[in-house]
Amino acid sequence: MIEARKLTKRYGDKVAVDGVSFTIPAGTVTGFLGPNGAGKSTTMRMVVGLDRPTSGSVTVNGAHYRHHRSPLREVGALLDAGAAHPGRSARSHLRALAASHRIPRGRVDEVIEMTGLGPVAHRRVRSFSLGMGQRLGIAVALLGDPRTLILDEPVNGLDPEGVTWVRTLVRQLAAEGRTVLLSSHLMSEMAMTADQLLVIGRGRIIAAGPVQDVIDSATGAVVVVRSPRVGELGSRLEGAGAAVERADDGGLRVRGSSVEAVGELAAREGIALHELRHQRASLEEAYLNLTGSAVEYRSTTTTTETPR
Ligand SMILES: Nc1ncnc2c1ncn2[C@@H]1O[C@H](COP(=O)(O)OP(=O)(O)OP(=O)(O)O)[C@@H](O)[C@H]1O
Repeated sequence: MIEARKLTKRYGDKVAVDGVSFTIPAGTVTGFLGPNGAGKSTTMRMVVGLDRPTSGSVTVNGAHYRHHRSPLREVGALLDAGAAHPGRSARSHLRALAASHRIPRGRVDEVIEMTGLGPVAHRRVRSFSLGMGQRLGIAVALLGDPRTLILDEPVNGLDPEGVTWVRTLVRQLAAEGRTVLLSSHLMSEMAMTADQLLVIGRGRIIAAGPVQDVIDSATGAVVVVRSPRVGELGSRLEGAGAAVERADDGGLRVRGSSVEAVGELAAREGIALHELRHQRASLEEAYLNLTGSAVEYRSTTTTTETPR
């Protein structure tokens, strides 16, 4: 479990993390989302004691990182995949880390196996591709068999097979009761991987909760309904306080109601329905709605502009 209370980090005048409080429970994968510069890496660095909070606090498994007697067994982190010495082989890098943290040598072979690094474990890190470097970073995070894992952009640079592997791995780690905090800019991947989300913008939490709840509250739940008596159904729904929009295909898009309420109203009125479903927005739409005003580094052209 990770608990942050009014966690704040300033760099000079810049407030990178601004009084955030959150709890990341064990047994879940929590996705950490936010635009570039929002404060994700800084928050993660404070969790593992690489940055000192200006004020507030953050604990892992009930204690501050620096107070844990065997920190690598409590929390494993992938924060900078390029952190290994370029002249060392992956295996010797892992062995050196294991020795300095009193982790048995056998664990090195286990994490090499788990991360698929076997065929390249003897090669110098200098010759590693981005994806191999990511796998080595994940192997380092797993070395102490920690109860909590913090992975900053673990799928960055991985091929589709690697992306699927990370998803399966983190799901398995959470199923074993571990705490997983994971950042990524790949929304579709995050939607498949995370149980819950923490969304940060300009150093502040702007949404938190189960993935579907965050999507619904950011986009508004929409019910799609089709009926041969669509006009009458629309007026009845409006009479019941819903906002109704006619879709291009002749159906209705209803906000401010639910699938159950629409179905029951139609039954009461004796109106036949040909379709009734909840239209789910994507995490990407929800994310863009949530962070629209929190983006610091925006390009000047957008793909949503209509050509004239
Ligand atoms: N060592 C530092 N000195 C000064 N400012 C810093 C330092 N580290 C981070 N910042 C600033 O703090 C803010 C938060 O940065 P951070 O790296 O935590 O964002 P992030 O959400 O991880 O972004 P990204 O998605 O681009 O990795 C940014 O404005 C950044 O420029």
